[in-house]
Amino acid sequence: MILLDIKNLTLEIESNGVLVKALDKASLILEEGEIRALVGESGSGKSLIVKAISGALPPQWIVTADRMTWRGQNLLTMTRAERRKIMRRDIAVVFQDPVAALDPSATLQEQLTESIPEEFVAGTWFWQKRRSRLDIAHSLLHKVGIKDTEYCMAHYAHELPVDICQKFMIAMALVSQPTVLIADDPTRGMETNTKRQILSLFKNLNKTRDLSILFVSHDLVAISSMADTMTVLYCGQTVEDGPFQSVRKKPFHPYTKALMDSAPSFSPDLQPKSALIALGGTIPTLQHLPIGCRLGPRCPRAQKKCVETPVSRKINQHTYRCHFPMHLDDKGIL
Ligand SMILES: Nc1ncnc2c1ncn2[C@@H]1O[C@H](COP(=O)(O)OP(=O)(O)OP(=O)(O)O)[C@@H](O)[C@H]1O
Repeated sequence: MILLDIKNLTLEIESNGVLVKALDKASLILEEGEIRALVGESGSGKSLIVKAISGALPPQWIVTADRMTWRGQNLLTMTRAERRKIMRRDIAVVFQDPVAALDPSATLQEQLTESIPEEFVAGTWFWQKRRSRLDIAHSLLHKVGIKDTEYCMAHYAHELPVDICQKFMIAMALVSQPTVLIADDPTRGMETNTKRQILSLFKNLNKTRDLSILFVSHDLVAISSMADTMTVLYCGQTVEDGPFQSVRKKPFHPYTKALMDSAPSFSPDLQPKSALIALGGTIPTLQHLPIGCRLGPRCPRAQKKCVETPVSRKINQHTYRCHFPMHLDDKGIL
């Protein structure tokens, strides 16, 4: 069953007095039980998609889409209260900087126990409810792999290591037993061992709680260890989408290929100390967006036609937007 369905999401924001499309027809689907990776280099608009889903965009920004639904309900036309209810119960978000996302003036115990919804709390009297909240909090922290739960809860976020804070954020996200977890670059800046622990925690949650996960990252190695499907974003445009192995083995879009080539562990034939293959140039700023396919000026396969925006084409479950795809013949046949 499709949980989140976003088709041709466009986000216009004002920059230096002119409206620019920070997202230009971005599309994404999240199905029940899957882990979908949303990838793209820094500034490609991944966090904007997360904010658009969670309804956290400034009201003056113009959001349009052919479709933007949660379990078939239109997210764009629902009231703020309806939207908040979905974000409180069904969709939880974990952000990239756990220390900044937590309240610096409250202990982790205060923050976690207060976020537990009333309907999960047992007991009639306040001391019974207090005990119940504490039991739930300890159990949640155990589930995310925090061993010394007393110690963790007695401290403030800035007093604890970043991996404990990130696990704590995941526990906070699980408090309402959501159906979907959106993790916005949750392992950014973490060292390898800590990153592995967080990633295996996501995998376990996906398996044991059937939690659907939208994993936002530019870390392809992390993604390859867990993603079922993958959506590739470049400069606000969705360029490719499909089952992870299919996209990895035969990327149709030159940007996806360049992204894969830039990760050494994705290039088994790469000789030690040889240069990594990378696209020239950098992602354009919002004030200097190219027309048509936004990869155009950096693309090794670009031709005149690329000044027209390519339409989305699909082969099996694999979608791409490119006039000159790789691995396909002139008629777009594999
Ligand atoms: N509040 C804002 N005001 C103006 N422009 C913004 C704002 N937030 C994001 N942008 C711009 O939108 C574009 C996409 O930003 P976004 O943060 O979604 O990228 P990202 O892919 O999540 O990058 P990263 O991986 O570094 O987090 C960037 O050009 C960014 O400068």
